[in-house]
Amino acid sequence: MLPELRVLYFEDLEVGLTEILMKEISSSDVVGFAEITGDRNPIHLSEHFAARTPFGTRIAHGLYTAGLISAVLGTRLPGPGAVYISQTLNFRAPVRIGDTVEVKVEVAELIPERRRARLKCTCSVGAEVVLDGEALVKVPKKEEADPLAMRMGGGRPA
Ligand SMILES: C/C=C/C(=O)SCCNC(=O)CCNC(=O)[C@H](O)C(C)(C)COP(=O)(O)OP(=O)(O)OC[C@H]1O[C@@H](n2cnc3c(N)ncnc32)[C@H](O)[C@@H]1OP(=O)(O)O
Repeated sequence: MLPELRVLYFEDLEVGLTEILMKEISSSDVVGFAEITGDRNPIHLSEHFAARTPFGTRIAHGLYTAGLISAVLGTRLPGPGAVYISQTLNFRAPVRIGDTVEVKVEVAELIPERRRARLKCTCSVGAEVVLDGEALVKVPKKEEADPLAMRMGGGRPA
């Protein structure tokens, strides 16, 4: 099930705030990612081909796993309205079909002058880190997101 959307404005953020998403990687996810991006590398799509690689079996596209970080940023922390500025990625180990990836995003630094948040991102399968990196996002302030509600006495949009 997809996580419920949650809006956090820049003022709601603090260093250490963390969100976790779990996702089991299915064959249809990988095939779907290949279709929408055009990346039909057989290491992702062909068991026959992948059997002859060091991984021995099909692996997920690295940017599909990275996309799960975007899902956390865009739906939960900070949530709707957050805009990606940059993302570093280190692919440390493969993700195989059937693996459950834990995606952890943690606020590492807040830059109030430019309403930027730097977030530490870690994807793991069991105890193994498969991907890590850092995201920089621009986060709306409450007054920008809903100026009318703010003038009427504050509070979040329904
Ligand atoms: C959760 C996921 C969401 C998404 O996936 S959203 C889709 C992906 N993201 C985007 O499409 C965003 C595209 N980029 C932009 O629209 C703009 O970019 C921003 C709104 C992110 C930033 O604009 P502003 O806040 O107005 O900053 P500035 O005043 O234009 O620039 C300030 C300094 O920052 C540098 N800069 C801006 N964006 C980037 C970037 N993405 N990467 C590297 N540097 C950037 C500029 O050059 C400049 O620098 P200097 O002060 O030296 O002139």
